[in-house]
Amino acid sequence: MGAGWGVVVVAAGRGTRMGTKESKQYLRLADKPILVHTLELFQSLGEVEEAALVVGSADVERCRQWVREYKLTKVTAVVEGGKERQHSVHRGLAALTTEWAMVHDGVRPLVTAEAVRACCAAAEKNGAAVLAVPVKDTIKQVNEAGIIVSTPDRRSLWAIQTPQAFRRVLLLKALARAESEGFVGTDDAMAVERMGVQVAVAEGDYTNIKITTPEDLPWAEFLLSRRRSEGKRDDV
Ligand SMILES: Nc1ccn([C@@H]2O[C@H](COP(=O)(O)OP(=O)(O)OP(=O)(O)O)[C@@H](O)[C@H]2O)c(=O)n1
Ligand SMILES: C[C@](O)(CO)[C@H](O)COP(=O)(O)O
Repeated sequence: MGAGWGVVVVAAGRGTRMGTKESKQYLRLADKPILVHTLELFQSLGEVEEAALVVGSADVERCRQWVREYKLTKVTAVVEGGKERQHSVHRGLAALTTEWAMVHDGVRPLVTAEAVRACCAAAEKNGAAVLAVPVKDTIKQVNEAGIIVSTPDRRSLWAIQTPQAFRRVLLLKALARAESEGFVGTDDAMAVERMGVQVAVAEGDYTNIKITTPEDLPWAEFLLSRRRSEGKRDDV
């Protein structure tokens, strides 16, 4: 991974599946908000020059305050998100100036420097790359009546994570086209894939969880305390 990277950290979701009054990115994980853990990892990477933080309109001011309080000097913009994740990504990307850009979920606080670097190195080689892990379960496609219709070969199935890394102009072009055509994807690579551009997969690790539902919180607490006891990630 060379220099010249920017990162969009998206944190403008409502966290409906978590079901808490406070949106999940603002809940505390050990001693800090989940979102701060995430931002601190990118702050600690020498290759990252700037970060755009995307949050809900009501949260812009408190996030600007955290940027100052936690000395997140690489956060150059705190911008309002959009209706869907993809719209939030687009707004954040427009605030960056770097040649290369990653997109990362604010609610994946346990991503490691090693995984980020693997993803970015794959993007520098291929133009676009995502972090992912091979699925461990057998996956079935099931119809609306609850009946199995197929069992895809597990060897070709990967669970997709973030960061997702791209030459910044490529992702900007892909998002602009997706929006003009009314397409909304659940990750960033989808917009690029539909332009016929190849996206590489870099193998990550299973601890880069997305905090989505209540049972993810104690798991994240455990993973963080294990890392700290091993002397890793004292930035978090
Ligand atoms: N309009 C949106 C929707 C999501 N996100 C962000 O995208 C990441 C991944 O989304 P997800 O886990 O689905 O978060 P939520 O949309 O908040 O959760 P839910 O779907 O349960 O409401 C989160 O960091 C979330 O804040 C965003 O920036 N803007
Ligand atoms: C981008 C992503 O993290 C890949 O797993 C994910 O798709 C975003 O959130 P959601 O759970 O699909 O809404």
